[in-house]
Amino acid sequence: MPAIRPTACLVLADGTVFYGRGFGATGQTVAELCFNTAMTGYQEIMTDPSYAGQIVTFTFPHIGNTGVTPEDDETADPVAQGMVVRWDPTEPSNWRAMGDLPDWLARRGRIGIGGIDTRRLTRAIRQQGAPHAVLAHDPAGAFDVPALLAAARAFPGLVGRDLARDVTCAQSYRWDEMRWAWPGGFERREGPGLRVVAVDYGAKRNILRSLASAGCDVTVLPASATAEDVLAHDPQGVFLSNGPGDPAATGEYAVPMIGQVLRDTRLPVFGICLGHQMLALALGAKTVKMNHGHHGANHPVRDVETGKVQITSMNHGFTVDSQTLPQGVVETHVSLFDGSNCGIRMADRPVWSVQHHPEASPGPMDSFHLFERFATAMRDAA
Ligand SMILES: NC(=O)CC[C@H](N)C(=O)O
Repeated sequence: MPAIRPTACLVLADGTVFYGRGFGATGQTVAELCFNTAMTGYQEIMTDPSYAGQIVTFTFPHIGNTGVTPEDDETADPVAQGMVVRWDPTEPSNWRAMGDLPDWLARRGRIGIGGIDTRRLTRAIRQQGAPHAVLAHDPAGAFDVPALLAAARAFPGLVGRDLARDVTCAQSYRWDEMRWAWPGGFERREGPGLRVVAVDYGAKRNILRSLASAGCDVTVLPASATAEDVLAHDPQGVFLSNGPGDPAATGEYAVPMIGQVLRDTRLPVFGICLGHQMLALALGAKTVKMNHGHHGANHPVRDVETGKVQITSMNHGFTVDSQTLPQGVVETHVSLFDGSNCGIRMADRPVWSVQHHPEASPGPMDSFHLFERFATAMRDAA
């Protein structure tokens, strides 16, 4: 019997090599390697712009079994660099499936590898701290491992990288689609709403939908928007989106904009994930790279002010150092996994942000009330 040749391999910068079966696009990609523990939502994860520059290892073994549907894309573009899974994707079995994962990945030019011992790999990621890695897929199984290792070692990493400029929108646009609801699907918001400018550092669609569902009339602006651009829309509130890369690097142009909005107006401001980190920077705090970050859909977060615990969706590799929060900025949420900061607010103004993802997609909806809180703050300020 001929030996089964591997058709894909994953080479970590420390020299560890994992062989498996390739699916999706062929070729090779280099990125930071992380793991996500969510049991559902692989399509939303792969299309979350915050994953630019990262390859995602899925710790849940059944990936691909519900296929793909355009409704679940968080953005039109391919974003995560590649995916690593335990079992090869099977034929999709779900009434919503419009296609299968390998074809969908191939169309987006993204590589998948199956047949990997994802427990061993996840331990390696935890021990090494989000390693740099190359993922290669070649149906002929010809791999030049020393060259792949050199490419992994040459990867500059995400520290100091502004990737928002790669994934933000080219031009401003209006958004009126609301969250998916049974039985109508995605309905459009009608009538006048609260005027919100959402700055797109790599926004997930479900964030924009959640704002619309909370009654907001949303105008999305590119990441490079200045305070003048933002205020030209006469907003009642400003939203700062999630996004990829290092908040300190993106903050080089975003933080002056946020600082000026805070200085020149009393508008409510709400930020999520990268938006949270950049609001913290604008208020004078610091951000740091985490060892392997938080990526999953069941992370417990305590609301310090109510004592309530919310189960949240998470996807971040940097964090706000709560020791650096200046006076007048209150820590509102903490991770019950490691005590890291998950939310802040200005003590005397409706300006706040969270590290986790209240829009879920995928994940639990426990924190959706934060969108409603933003809407209430805008109504109160009117
Ligand atoms: N989801 C996000 O917005 C991620 C923020 C940032 N890029 C981080 O990794 O921490």
